Amino acid sequence: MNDRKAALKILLDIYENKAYANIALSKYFKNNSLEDTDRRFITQLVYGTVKSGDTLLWILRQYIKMPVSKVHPVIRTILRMGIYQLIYMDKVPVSAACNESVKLAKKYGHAGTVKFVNAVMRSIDRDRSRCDFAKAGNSTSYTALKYWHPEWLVNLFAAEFGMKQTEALCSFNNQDAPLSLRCNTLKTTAEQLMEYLAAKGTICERSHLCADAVICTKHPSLASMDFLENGMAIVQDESSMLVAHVMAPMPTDLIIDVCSAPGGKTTHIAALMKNKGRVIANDIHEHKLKLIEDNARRLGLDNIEIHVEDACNIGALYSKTADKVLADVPCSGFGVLRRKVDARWNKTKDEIEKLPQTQYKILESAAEAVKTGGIIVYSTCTILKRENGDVVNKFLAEHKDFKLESIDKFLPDRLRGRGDMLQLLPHIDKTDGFFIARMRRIV
Ligand SMILES: C[S@@+](CC[C@H](N)C(=O)[O-])C[C@H]1O[C@@H](n2cnc3c(N)ncnc32)[C@H](O)[C@@H]1O
Repeated sequence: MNDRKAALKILLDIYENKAYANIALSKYFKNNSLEDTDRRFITQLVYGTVKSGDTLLWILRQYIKMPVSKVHPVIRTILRMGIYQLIYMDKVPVSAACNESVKLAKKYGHAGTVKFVNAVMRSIDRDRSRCDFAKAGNSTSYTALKYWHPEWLVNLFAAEFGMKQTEALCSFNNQDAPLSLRCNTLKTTAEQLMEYLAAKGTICERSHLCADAVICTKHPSLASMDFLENGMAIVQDESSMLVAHVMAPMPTDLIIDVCSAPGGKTTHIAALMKNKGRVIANDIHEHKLKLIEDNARRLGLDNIEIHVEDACNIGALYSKTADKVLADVPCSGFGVLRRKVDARWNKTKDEIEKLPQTQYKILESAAEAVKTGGIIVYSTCTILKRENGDVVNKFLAEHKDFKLESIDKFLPDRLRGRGDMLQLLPHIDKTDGFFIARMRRIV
């Protein structure tokens, strides 16, 4: 199958079957053995088309009379892909973007749809002035179209960061994220992992944020390397690795991770405990527990016990027993939009409204499990104050038996002195957006 046909198949799985983009892509790659160049092209085309979402549909609307919803889903997807190549993929010649879209229409449509695809693609190429986003109206619509975000999200970011920063943030969200690996210090060192990766043709460097992290800017297919399977490393963003360091786990600790799947932070904590002590990895979703189990097995960890429970019950179950508790709560995930290409289009305003309440309930219950003198760490991969500082401040106001502690001593120099709670912002820190706060039970 040629690359564009493959991309079409994957995109239809995403649009029509509501598959997650990363899962649809991995499923295709698993079932089809491809050269690295083909994998890269397909990934770029699929991820780019998904990320630019409604902007492509807006462009399409400027060139057709019928409503976009009335275009047959396969033809609509061929056009989305075609427009993405035409407008955003500099390396794809115009002729290839147009001709290949027409070829796909011939394969999956009929004479009428072939003519339609040909006419739309050629007229976009001939008259680009119709795609001028300034025509869309106000500055929010313009920013949303230019930087491929839903308008409600641009409004939300603008209210929090102002429009200038929102543009920088949205632009950063469209960049490709490098592969970030956490070296499994129980099996190897970051230096040895770097040597291994370099020998496989990977371009990588040590992270500036975390000693265990290796950042790969270019790499062959992960399936062609065995370092994940043999437990030398795990895929995890460098900012997320800071959480386990802020927990400062000791080999004698009892630690509860109340929202732990797929186990990135749990396994990091367990490794920092040198595979000693006791880590209780809890999650509400039973089907996700296997992910924690697989990660722990690959990394050679046997100090982790896996439990399924609503985090809101953890306080009652383990009242004042844990040395440290991690509440890495479910969140809007707006710090990781560059990695989750479909997230910005799949989330709804309503669904994120209710998050702070849930997060507060989980934090309150998780804190109940901390023994006197013990620690609770609250973290999210989002950048909204209402899910981060506001939740922690409300908790501190209502629980005088907990005190916020500075986390500076656990952080690299460049992140120190920002106040007691750490908020990493993607467009400023050039990492995933992350929030971390550490509190101690004083009575
Ligand atoms: C941000 S993710 C955790 C990521 C994980 N800590 C890691 O580093 O790999 C949040 C997790 O919370 C779980 N979750 C959501 N609501 C929950 C609840 N009420 N109780 C326990 N877990 C919950 C989700 O299944 C999800 O796996």
